Amino acid sequence: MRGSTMSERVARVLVPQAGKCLFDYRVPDMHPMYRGQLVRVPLGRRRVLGVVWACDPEPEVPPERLKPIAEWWDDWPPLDPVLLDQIAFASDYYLNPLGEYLAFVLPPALRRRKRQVALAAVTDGAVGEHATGENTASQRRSEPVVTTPGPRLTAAQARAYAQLTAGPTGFDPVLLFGVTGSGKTECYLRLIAETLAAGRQALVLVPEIGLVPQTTTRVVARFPGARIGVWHSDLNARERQHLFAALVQGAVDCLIGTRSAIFAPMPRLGLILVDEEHDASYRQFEGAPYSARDLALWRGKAAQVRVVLGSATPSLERWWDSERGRIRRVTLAERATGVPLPTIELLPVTREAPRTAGLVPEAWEALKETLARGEQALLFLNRRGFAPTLYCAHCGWVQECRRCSVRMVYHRVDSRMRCHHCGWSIAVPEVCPTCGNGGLSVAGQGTQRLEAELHAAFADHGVVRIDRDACQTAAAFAALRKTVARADAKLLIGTQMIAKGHDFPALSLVIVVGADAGLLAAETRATERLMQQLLQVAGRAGRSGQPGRVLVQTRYPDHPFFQQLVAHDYAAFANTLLTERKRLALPPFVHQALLRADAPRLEVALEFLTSAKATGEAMREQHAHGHAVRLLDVVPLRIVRLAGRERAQLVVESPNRAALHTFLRAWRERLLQWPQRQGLRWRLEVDPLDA
Ligand SMILES: Nc1ncnc2c1ncn2[C@@H]1O[C@H](COP(=O)(O)OP(=O)(O)OP(=O)(O)O)[C@@H](O)[C@H]1O
Ligand SMILES: [Zn+2]
Repeated sequence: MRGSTMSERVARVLVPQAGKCLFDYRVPDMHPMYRGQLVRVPLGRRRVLGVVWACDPEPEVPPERLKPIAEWWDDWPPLDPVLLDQIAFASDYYLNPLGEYLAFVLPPALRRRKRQVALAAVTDGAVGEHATGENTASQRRSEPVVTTPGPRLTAAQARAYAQLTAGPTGFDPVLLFGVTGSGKTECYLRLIAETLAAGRQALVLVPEIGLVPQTTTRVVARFPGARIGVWHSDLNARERQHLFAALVQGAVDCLIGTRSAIFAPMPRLGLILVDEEHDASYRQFEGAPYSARDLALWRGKAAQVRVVLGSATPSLERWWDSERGRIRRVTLAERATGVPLPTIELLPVTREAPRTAGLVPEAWEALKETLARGEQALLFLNRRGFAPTLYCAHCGWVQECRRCSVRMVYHRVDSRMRCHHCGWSIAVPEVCPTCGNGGLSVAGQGTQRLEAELHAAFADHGVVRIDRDACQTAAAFAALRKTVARADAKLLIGTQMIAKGHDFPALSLVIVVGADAGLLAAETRATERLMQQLLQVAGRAGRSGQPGRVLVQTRYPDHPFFQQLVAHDYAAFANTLLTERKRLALPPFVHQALLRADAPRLEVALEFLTSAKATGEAMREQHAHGHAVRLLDVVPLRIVRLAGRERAQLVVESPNRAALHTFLRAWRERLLQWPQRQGLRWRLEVDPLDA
């Protein structure tokens, strides 16, 4: 302790807000004070909930001029130190204010409530939405967790499980590379069992809210009576607050959640599982940016626990880490049910080929046969709406978004044109606004059109469409998923929403209606994403019973990409891609950051970026490791206008992560000091996905 008398103690408190978020307060005589303690403090005219970030820091003003802490939440345990360090790390790494990461931790409702009320709420036993009826007030459970027996592990699973647990104690990052349907979940359940038996907590991350129920059901069935928490964006205020209170007290044995669950207090953390680790949903770009998958690795290291990243199609970054021995790789090469992986066949599509509802005759026949056998079929089309283009055949006018440089999509369900980028919508125009022609035409195919066309032929089989328009809430999705799992609906039409992670036993045929757009896209990660998507959707077929069949319609059947797809050879694909990335010095062989700017007019954004680049170049010269950093050209984004703002960017990269970060920090400080320009906004993005 610094300072001469007890009465001069100071607490530096972190509050959950953007901008300045650390403030000093006077601490009364002899009051016990710990890092991580919850406190309510006066801030302007408000009183806000925060955490003690540092005890007795060098105060910026004399302690006697500081305000006292308003309310001590002494009956609450402090937040766990690893979580506090994680907040500090995220803020430092993603170059974003600390307080915004604390906002992920503290439920908004709790910030407004009195501490007694809030804590009392915990003792009624609900944890998230899956109340197990247990009293959650006790930290550690006194009784051991009951585990119901699971299926006997297959030989491959047993081998994988032995490898998974053979690593060192403490931090042990493992990539579980298991083909779709290989029974990775069974391995997770065994790992969770072990963790719970040791009296520790397991954190299970899934990429999407839609996957939470399936995972939760399996965990609850395996560990009846265990305190299972569920964390996602659809929890109501009360549920979030209960869950948080339970978590702070260590009264949750296993937490299942989407990406922000990585910010859950887990004082007895013993295991982190990241399912479908390649999934882009683990990244957040809006607001405070982070990658839940990368933070999972960071937290695992800080907490000294095992981290298992599971996927049939790992991200190239993690694949590369496993290739060079940075993380261990455990492989599951066969399906757990003994059914072979589905065969993938390519169906060439030409402009002239006859098609029914967008399907070539072979696909149409296969669909008919599958449904006639009473099995399920899934048509994968990653484009929602009815048709992506509305145009005038007379003058060539095309309906574009007024605010974005993209076409609007025709939605027949409610007869509107929608922008899939900014959400703006208008009624479908009856005549062409330029030439007055009355018969506007549509081109292209979206899920609604496919649904309408197939409904005519297969209405008796139950046709369901599963995309963001059809299920706007988690509950709506859960209900649809149940219908599908029970096989009440036989013909499914879906976007990537249905492609990943789900286990639908009756599904035997998958038709990829169109995937070529992804192959031609310009983004670095487009092919990687497409392969992941196609192998994932293919993986839904034939998971039990008969082997599945996957038909992929494409204009480019000879493309090497499709050859690797047909062979189910993700390892070969990943290695080919790595060789190419290495040659082109692209991630993971270089670390990148992005300076993005937008303004009502493109010139303003370009001008800002050009001077930022000049400043950066000059700083590079002065900098010790500056030579390791490279600033690329200032370029407008492919979709220049978004929601009325025009956008451009500048990539900064380096093979050396530390050099890049040192540069970014200094550069950012300089940019922050620049005068505000009219209507300009900018942000630095570390590890961008689509540079
Ligand atoms: N040891 C086992 N014996 C029998 N069936 C098993 C076994 N392990 C898993 N299964 C079954 O195999 C199917 C696929 O398992 P699971 O859903 O865990 O696969 P996965 O590897 O997670 O697949 P994906 O990557 O596609 O999500 C499930 O229906 C599951 O019940
Ligand atoms: Zn728009």
